[in-house]
Amino acid sequence: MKIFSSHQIYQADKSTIQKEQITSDALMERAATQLFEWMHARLRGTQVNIKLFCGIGNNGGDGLVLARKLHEHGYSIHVFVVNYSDKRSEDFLLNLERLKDGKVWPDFINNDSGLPNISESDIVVDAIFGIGLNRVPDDWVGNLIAHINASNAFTLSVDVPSGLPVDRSPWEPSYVIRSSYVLSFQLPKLIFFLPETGAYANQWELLDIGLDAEFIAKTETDFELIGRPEILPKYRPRSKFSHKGTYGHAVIIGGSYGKIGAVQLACNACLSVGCGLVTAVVPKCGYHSLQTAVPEAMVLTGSRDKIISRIEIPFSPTAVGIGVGMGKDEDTVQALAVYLKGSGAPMVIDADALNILSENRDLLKDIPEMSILTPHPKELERLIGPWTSDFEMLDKAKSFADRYNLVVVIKGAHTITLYNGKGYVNTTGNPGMATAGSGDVLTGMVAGLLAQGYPPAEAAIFGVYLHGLAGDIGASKNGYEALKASIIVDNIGSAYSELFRKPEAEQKENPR
Ligand SMILES: NC(=O)C1=CN([C@@H]2O[C@H](COP(=O)(O)OP(=O)(O)OC[C@H]3O[C@@H](n4cnc5c(N)ncnc54)[C@H](OP(=O)(O)O)[C@@H]3O)[C@@H](O)[C@H]2O)[C@@H](O)CC1
Ligand SMILES: [K+]
Repeated sequence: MKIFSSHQIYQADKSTIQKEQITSDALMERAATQLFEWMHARLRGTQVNIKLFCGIGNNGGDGLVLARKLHEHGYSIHVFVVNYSDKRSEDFLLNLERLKDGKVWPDFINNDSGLPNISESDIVVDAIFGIGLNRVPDDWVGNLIAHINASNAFTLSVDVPSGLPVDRSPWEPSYVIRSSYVLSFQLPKLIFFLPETGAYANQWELLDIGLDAEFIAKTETDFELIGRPEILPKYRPRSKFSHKGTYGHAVIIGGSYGKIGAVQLACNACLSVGCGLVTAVVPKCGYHSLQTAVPEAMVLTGSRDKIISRIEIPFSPTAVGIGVGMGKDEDTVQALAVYLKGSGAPMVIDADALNILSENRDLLKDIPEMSILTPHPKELERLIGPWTSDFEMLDKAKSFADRYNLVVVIKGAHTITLYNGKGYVNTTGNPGMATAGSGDVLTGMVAGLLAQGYPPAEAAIFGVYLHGLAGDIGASKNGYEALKASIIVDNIGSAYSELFRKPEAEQKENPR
């Protein structure tokens, strides 16, 4: 699903109005009807106090239409117009009149008004600012927002939490509504997925308001949300007349004394994702444990016992995963430097290999093009330097990926894969996956997909999705706390099955 910028949302709005030959207030009516139906389906006439805070633009207009409909259905409402500007939108004014026609008289809040009473048991509808916010709210508006937050009332935001700009980080965090729930119109907003801004919109849902489908389909966006519909076409089916050689030979390079488990996890993940053959390259101390723990894998060791000091592979691997548990010994740095120069295989670079690159920046130019880097935010910061906002982080990471022609996977609650100027935002995964070895599993999975011939960006996007899905299935059986990395590996098979599970309705109609 595409993630539009605010500019693109306005264009979609315009295109819909033109194509359907409707007025803009008809689209507002349609949008607010969806809001009303959502609330009505849940409240079913419950007599709770609903306090609607409406700005003077179209977000406020949505709030006014919602107020009218709630009133018509007998709900107990109180409407406040947050009068932050004289430039009221036409559709706001039109709906203000319609509301008054229905004998609802809003209270106007100005910069010299007191703060209204809000009790914890009220429902607040937040329709102060929508995607039109383009500067920091005035202090009195910000204070009203902070007052709403302090009330602890259930706060339902229309389209976006008020005070949260859609294309940058907030000017003043305390002037942003902390929504209990956001009902956003049709298209997901990037701010829902970034660590800095996602907290304001912990729970959200999209309401389909029938925006021009053709316009949406043809518009190129900088970001895309990756769900099942985007993943399924990327899957590469296995053919009946295949053999293990068909599915590649991956090499996992890593491990050091006390950290051989990382390689074990990566090898298991690599095999479970469908790779034909897997060889581990580890220091001598890892030989026996790996041969025992992963009998399917072959093991090569160098001359040193506790660290990797040379990487010599007597065949051409189809894909390489490098860095897990590897450490940063001076000899390991040398081994990596030599290996990077000589290797042409598609590569997943993780963990200590990333840290070595950050500390030896002259090696960056030797990374084979189209390699996949999988940093968590700290590793990313070491690579690209600090940032002051998530938006700046994305810009810097994109430039880095473009400069070296790489795929960069920024791990997090919503892992974002950057490639060729575009960001792919993952939707699977859960907090239980913030656990030791989870990243090693991802490295093994992506290397295994690369080895099977998935193009690098597809291997990254598909692998990240499947890893999250395996984690979700693992969490459904074990809970978040008990979810260990090996459980993620154990559920890779179920994750594949889940991908191809038919929706229930379809299953009933067509049981086979
Ligand atoms: N296609 C869709 O999805 C549909 C969208 N719809 C709805 O429209 C909403 C967008 O409405 P909107 O364009 O009128 O902007 P909104 O956010 O209400 O702000 C109002 C104005 O405030 C101003 N302003 C900005 N910052 C400010 C500040 N700090 N302090 C003071 N003033 C400030 C700024 O005007 P300016 O002063 O810059 O000229 C801005 O124009 C959208 O979120 C959704 O709810 C649906 O109705 C139908 C389908
Ligand atoms: K809002």
